[in-house]
Amino acid sequence: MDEKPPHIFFVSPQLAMFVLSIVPLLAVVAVIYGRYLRKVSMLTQDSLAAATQLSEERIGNIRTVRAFGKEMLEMEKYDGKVDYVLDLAYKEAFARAGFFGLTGLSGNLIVLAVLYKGGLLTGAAHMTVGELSSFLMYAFWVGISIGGLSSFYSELMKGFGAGSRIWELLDRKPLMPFNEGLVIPPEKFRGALDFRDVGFMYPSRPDAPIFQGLNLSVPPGSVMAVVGPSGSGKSTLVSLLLRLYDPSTGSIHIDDHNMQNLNPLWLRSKIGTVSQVQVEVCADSSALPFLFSGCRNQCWFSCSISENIAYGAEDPSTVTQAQIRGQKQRIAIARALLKNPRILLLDEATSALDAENEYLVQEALDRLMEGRTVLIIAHRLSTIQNADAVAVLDQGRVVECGKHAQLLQNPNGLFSKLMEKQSSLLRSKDSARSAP
Ligand SMILES: Nc1ncnc2c1ncn2[C@@H]1O[C@H](COP(=O)(O)OP(=O)(O)OP(=O)(O)O)[C@@H](O)[C@H]1O
Repeated sequence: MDEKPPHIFFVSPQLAMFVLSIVPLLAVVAVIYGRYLRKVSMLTQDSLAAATQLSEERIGNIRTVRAFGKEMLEMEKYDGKVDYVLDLAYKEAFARAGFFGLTGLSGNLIVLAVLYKGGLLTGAAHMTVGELSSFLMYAFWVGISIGGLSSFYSELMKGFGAGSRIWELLDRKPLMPFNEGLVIPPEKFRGALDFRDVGFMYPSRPDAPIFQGLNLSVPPGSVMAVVGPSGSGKSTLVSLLLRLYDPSTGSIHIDDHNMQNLNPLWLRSKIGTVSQVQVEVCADSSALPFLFSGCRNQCWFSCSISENIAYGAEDPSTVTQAQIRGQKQRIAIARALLKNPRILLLDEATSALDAENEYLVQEALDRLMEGRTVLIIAHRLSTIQNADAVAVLDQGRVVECGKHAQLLQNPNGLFSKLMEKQSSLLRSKDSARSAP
């Protein structure tokens, strides 16, 4: 027999309507609850992220925190952030408890109401005891389904709330392409650099322009030394050439091609960088204890190199940081040499190495620079003297540009002043060294 079981409405339409009258009310509550849970879940993710960011930053910079005696303040700040996350977790727990309590209560009320109303209907002979029993079974299953549905709905809303940040990130369009654009054929690639009326401000500080109408040409195969007061934007020039940022106005041309039309991945493969800041920062953090695993990981390459360099010594404990730094620098240069880039961006160290290491590093650098277009943030007088041209940066533009000797002819120029300042600094260092 292919007989379908009787529908809940066929058993007793009157009782079915009575039982299902609870559904619209539950639906309204579910919508309000769902919205609330979504909001709380989103807030929880945000505040958790803020707490993690705070702890990462402060632990990463524990030396600064310690140096300023701000441990208690930072701990209070972190406590505040974690307490807020806890508050949100309480709110979520209360909302869940309320919702599940309500759905559970409605299920039980439905069964009780069916027993009461069904008893009345049975007593008035409108319904048989068998019909009431089967109706109770149906009502029971409806109750269980509502329970399951509310639990699923609850998790779904929580997921929507937490996922909205991820979707926001997934939907973000990169400001610059990753691996698209023009590639200059190797036989045509010469490596000429040309900044044309470049204006730039960092996205995080749109009110502080770094460059305004900056013009600078570096012919292919020549060495351009860039000097300027601290904060004049020397490192920013390097960031722009690596296309970590795009100019806000004007353009940068490489062999007469606007850089924005070139494939950034290809371009970076043609640019070698030797940054001494990186080497020094890592040399410093290699002295940190193992406890700061994140910091050690960041500098894993340099740390393991420094350990390896020291390992070669007869007594590694006698190896000084200055010796390691001279060797590390040469490894960085060797790496750039193997890349064989057409364009080379160098950031010279401000701290002086000892004479022997300075000679070795300079020799390796000279070899590296041969036949390439070089932009060097120069601090050593020898580099400035040997460069084909020197560009002096100040107030967001190139204020002087020419050969070293040529620039020195203007005693009131910024270059002459910078050189005078540097030589008086060197003189005072020398006299401090020779003092008993
Ligand atoms: N990522 C960044 N976001 C916002 N501002 C920045 C950023 N990097 C640098 N700056 C600011 O841009 C200005 C120029 O910095 P830059 O490092 O290019 O100067 P610099 O001439 O290389 O300085 P120094 O000789 O001290 O290294 C500074 O005021 C600096 O605070």
